[in-house]
Amino acid sequence: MADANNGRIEIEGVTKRFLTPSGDVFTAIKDVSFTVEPGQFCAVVGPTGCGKSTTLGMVSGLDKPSEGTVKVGGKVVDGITDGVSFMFQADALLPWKTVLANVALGPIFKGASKAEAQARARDWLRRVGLAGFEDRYPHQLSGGMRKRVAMAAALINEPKILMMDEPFGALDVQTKAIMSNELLGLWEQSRPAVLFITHDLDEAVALADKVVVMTSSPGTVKAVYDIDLPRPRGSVQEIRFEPRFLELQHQIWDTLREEVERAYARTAGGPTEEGKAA
Ligand SMILES: Nc1ncnc2c1ncn2[C@@H]1O[C@H](COP(=O)(O)OP(=O)(O)OP(=O)(O)O)[C@@H](O)[C@H]1O
Repeated sequence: MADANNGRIEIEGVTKRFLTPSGDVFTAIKDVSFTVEPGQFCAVVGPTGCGKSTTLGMVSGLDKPSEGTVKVGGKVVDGITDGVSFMFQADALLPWKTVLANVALGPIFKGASKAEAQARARDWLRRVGLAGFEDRYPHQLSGGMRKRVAMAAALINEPKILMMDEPFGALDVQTKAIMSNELLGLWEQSRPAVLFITHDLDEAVALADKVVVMTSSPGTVKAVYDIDLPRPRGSVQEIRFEPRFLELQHQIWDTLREEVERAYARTAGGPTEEGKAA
């Protein structure tokens, strides 16, 4: 089994095809290659349907490439990868368990005693600003608070790799900014490699060391940008006014805009033959 040991993610020449319900072969991503170095924060942006989640699914081991390889920690991914934590747009919290029990689940699965797991969960809930909410159930929390619980549940496992698929996508703008700042603060303490999928270019530039821009369907890597904004980044709201941020944002948007327009034209104009494999 691949393990996240050194935290490097290598995606090499990956193509993924799906069989559609009508029996056609659909190419979701084509010849995608990029690397996330240990400790690096990599954001992937691209228009809707370009294959961002498909790419993440193959790094996590939930799905397999049709061609090419995905390596984690130098080993080809061939199943669920050890040492990886996830955060998705939808909360992956168990509604029938308390906040404390939800966060303690990871250590319990890994063999910790209940007492030890709960002590660590309390510590993580304190770190994400939820001390005093241990006995609540997920439905008794706000959306932002549920995200904090999910973040504690992801980070308590001390992952070498953190995979995030639009984790703050459903939040209002202010809560999203607060959660992004908290994520950066916690990430800077333990520095897992992060693969962060988002539609939001500002979010990508504010958070990441590297931004991968994908083309509209079939998804390919259009460009990769190094984000040389200094760390610690501080507040994501304030960094947006820095001249270097604006420069990078404009440069990347120039590349991305064309793809977003193409994806929009395709969906607005109904399905096309593009994306179908020969
Ligand atoms: N299991 C599947 N069977 C058939 N087609 C699929 C399957 N999974 C994904 N696709 C198609 O592959 C393409 C890429 O999907 P994916 O969810 O990876 O895109 P995305 O970039 O994450 O999109 P969004 O930004 O809207 O979330 C889409 O056209 C989708 O319909």
